[in-house]
Amino acid sequence: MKVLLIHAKTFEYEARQKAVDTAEELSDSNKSGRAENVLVAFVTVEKGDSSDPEIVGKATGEIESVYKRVGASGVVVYPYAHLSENLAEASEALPLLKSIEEQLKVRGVRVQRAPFGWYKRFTLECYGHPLSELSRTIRPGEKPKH
Ligand SMILES: C[C@@H](O)[C@H](N)C(=O)N[C@H]1[C@@H](O)[C@H](n2cnc3c(N)ncnc32)O[C@@H]1CO
Repeated sequence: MKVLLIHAKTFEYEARQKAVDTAEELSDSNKSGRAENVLVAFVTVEKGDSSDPEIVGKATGEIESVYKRVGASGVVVYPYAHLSENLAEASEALPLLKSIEEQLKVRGVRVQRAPFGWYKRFTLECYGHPLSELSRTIRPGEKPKH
């Protein structure tokens, strides 16, 4: 799993067009989103990630740790198919993305999750402070790397 973490002053997205036939159904709560002082987690799920029962806990831990360090008011979990050439299929990727969203909520983080399988318009204003652009690699059986 590859995660790009951007601390954004403003972030706004809108689903535009289905990219895959496994695209998830849109609802009023996920077809568009907007947040301020938010940590955007662009997440690429890789083949085999689900073989590690700790993968969601590790990913959630990394996101929560940065969220606290930068003092963000919330997190956007943004499915993103561009950070690895070893892409997991939707059947593996979507459940993990939903679990990360749920785990963050359990930890008291205000979370939005952008819809899976859609081309999306987005605007993002990165704060530009030293911790505002980070990335993590989370692999089965390994400690998270950055
Ligand atoms: C396209 C670009 O503008 C948009 N932002 C996009 O990336 N859309 C991706 C993800 O939402 C999702 N998706 C598919 N496979 C994966 C995966 N392994 N991990 C995460 N998301 C995935 O399916 C879409 C098409 O690949």
